[in-house]
Amino acid sequence: MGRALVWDATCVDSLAASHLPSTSQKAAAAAESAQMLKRPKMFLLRQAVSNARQLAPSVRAMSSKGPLVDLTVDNDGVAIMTLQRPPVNSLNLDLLKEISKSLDDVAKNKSRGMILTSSSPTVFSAGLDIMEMYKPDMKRAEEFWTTLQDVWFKLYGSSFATAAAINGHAPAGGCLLSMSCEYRAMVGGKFTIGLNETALGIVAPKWFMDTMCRTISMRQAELALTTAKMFTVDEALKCELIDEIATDKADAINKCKTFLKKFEKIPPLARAITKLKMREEPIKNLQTSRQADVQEFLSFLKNPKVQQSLEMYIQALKQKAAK
Ligand SMILES: CC/C=C\C/C=C\CCC/C=C/CC(=O)SCCNC(=O)CCNC(=O)[C@H](O)C(C)(C)COP(=O)(O)OP(=O)(O)OC[C@H]1O[C@@H](n2cnc3c(N)ncnc32)[C@H](O)[C@@H]1OP(=O)(O)O
Repeated sequence: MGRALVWDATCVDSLAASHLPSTSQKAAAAAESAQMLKRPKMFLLRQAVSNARQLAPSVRAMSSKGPLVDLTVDNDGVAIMTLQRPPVNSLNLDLLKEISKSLDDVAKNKSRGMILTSSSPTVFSAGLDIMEMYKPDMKRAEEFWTTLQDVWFKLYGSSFATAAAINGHAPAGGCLLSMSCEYRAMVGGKFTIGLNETALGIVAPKWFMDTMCRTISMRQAELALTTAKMFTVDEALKCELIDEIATDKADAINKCKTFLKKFEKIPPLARAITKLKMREEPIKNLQTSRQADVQEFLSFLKNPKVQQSLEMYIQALKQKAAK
C-alpha cells in the first residue's frame, strides 16, 4: 500500500531586508530561522495525524517497568505512570529519560488517557535533582535540560488526556509536571505545591511561568513566583492550582479517572486538536527559543552566585533531613 506524502517546501530570500542582519553575521541564518518557525506547524500536524489514528482506539496491553518509572494500563484502558525514584522522586537525567520514553509508550499505545502519580507516600516529586545543577558536568547538564524540555513538550503537548494524582509534596519541577497535565487531584493533609525557584536563588524558566499562568490567574502566578509560594492543599484548591482534594492516593486516582471518563463521548480528534490549540502558544514559544533556553540554563549554572545559593540550599536540605 502506498503512503500519502505531504511536501512542505520553503524557499528563503536570504537577502530580504528582514534577514540581512542575521545573514550578514552567519551563513544560512535565514534558512535556520525559517526552519525554527516551521517546527511548531509540523508539531501540530504530527499531533493531528497521531490523533486521527486514535479515532478507532484499540488499547494494547502495556506494561513497561523501568527501574524509575512504572507504567501499566488498567482494565479501563487508562495508563498509570508511577514515578519511583526514592527517596523523593527528584528529577535527575535518568528519571527524565525514563519519563520521556514512557510518554512515547503511552502515545503509541492509544490509551484512553494517562494518570501521573508517585510511589512515595509523601512526595509526588521534589522537582529537579539539585545535584544535576550543583557543580555540574556541562555536557551532562545540557542533556539534562534538553531532556526536561522534551518531557514538557511530550506531556504539556500530548494528544492523549492527562491527569495528575498528586499524592504528596510537589515543589518546583514536581509542580510543573502536575501543571502540565489537564487535571489535578491532590491528597489533603500537610503537603504543599508550588514553584519555589526564587527561594533557591534561581529563576523559573519562562515556560515554567507560562505553564503556571495557564493554570492559575496571572495575578496569583506573579505573586506565587516572586514570593516562592508553596501552597497548602486548601490554598491550592482555592486558587485552582489543583481541581480537587482527595482523601488518599486511591481516591486521587479515582478522581482522575472520573475526569478522564468525561472524554468518552467526545470525539478524540476534536478533543486533541482543541487541547493543542489552547496550548499552542507556550509550545511555540519554547520551540523557537529552545537553544537559547539551554544556553541560558548553562550560563546560569556557570554563575558563582547561583552555585553558592545551590550549595547553601543543599546544606539546609541535608541538615533538615538529618534531624
Ligand atoms: C532564565 C531561565 C533559564 C534558565 C534558568 C536556569 C536555571 C533555573 C531553573 C532551574 C529550575 C529548577 C526547578 C526545580 O525543580 S529546583 C528543585 C526544587 N526543589 C525543592 O526545592 C525541593 C526540596 N526538597 C524538599 O523540600 C523536601 O525534600 C520535600 C518536601 C520534597 C520532601 O521532604 P522530606 O522530609 O520527605 O525529605 P527530605 O528529608 O527533605 O529529603 C530526603 C533526601 O532527599 C534529598 N532531596 C530533597 N529534595 C531534593 C532535590 N530536589 N534534589 C536532590 N535531592 C533532594 C534531601 O537532601 C535528602 O537527602 P539526604 O540528606 O537523605 O541525602
